[in-house]
Amino acid sequence: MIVKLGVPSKGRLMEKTFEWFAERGVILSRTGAEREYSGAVDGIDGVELVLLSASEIPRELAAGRIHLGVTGSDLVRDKLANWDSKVIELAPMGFGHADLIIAVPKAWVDVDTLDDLDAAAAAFRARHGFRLRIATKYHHLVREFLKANGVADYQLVDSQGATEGTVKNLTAEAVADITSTGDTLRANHLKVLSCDPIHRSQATLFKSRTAHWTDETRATLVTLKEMLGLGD
Ligand SMILES: Nc1ncnc2c1ncn2[C@@H]1O[C@H](COP(=O)(O)OP(=O)(O)OP(=O)(O)O)[C@@H](O)[C@H]1O
Ligand SMILES: O=P(O)(O)OC[C@H]1O[C@H](OP(=O)(O)OP(=O)(O)O)[C@H](O)[C@@H]1O
Repeated sequence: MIVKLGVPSKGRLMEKTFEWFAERGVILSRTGAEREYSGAVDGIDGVELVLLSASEIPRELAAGRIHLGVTGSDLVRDKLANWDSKVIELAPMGFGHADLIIAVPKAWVDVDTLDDLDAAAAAFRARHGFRLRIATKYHHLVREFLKANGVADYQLVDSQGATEGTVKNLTAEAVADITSTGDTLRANHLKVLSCDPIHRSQATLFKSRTAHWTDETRATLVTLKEMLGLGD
């Protein structure tokens, strides 16, 4: 049996993940043709690299199809109900930092807090006859957060990309999305509500609680954790 390690298949997350493992003696690489999603692992026996979309890694971990996986902590929390019953956080990796925040148009000078948003949402519904729309791909995290903070008069609209553009395009009044430099928000004339972020995300190494662990894969995991400097 082999330990299957799921890693983002492209972009910054893949490169930084490869660097993070290489600094610890585990050499991950993409093999084959440029667009072929196959990989190799050197420096340790019994580990197979599985290249996947970052947003699919939570589901693959929960289904037990991979033993270990690297993805953003935001994606695990949003995509898995009761995420900590399905996966264990082995290591925050110190890159891929981004905050999940709520932002409204800069021109809304009276809206700075969640209470203001709640009041604005009630006024919006009274005036327009439908609920204020918040565009996001983080449906679960945003719903839970707004419920916990007593904001009810809104509706979520799904946006799988270019979320900050939805306000200008008049398909939403507010957004809930991740930000790192803040450039995209500024460029789209949006401001972040003055409360703690819904979640502070970073790339994290997760272990599946549901994957099948044999004596052999458990022994490989012990060796791997030693190399990665992770205690028990
Ligand atoms: N600008 C950013 N700065 C830092 N981290 C980011 C940024 N944008 C996204 N992330 C993080 O990267 C992860 C998502 O990565 P990515 O967009 O590659 O995944 P994906 O949605 O699976 O992509 P695709 O579906 O196109 O393969 C999330 O955990 C997110 O928090
Ligand atoms: O604060 P910033 O540094 O500007 O980064 C934030 C942007 O990065 C992410 O988008 P991404 O580039 O992943 O594209 P997407 O819109 O297709 O999700 C996120 O959705 C924001 O749009």
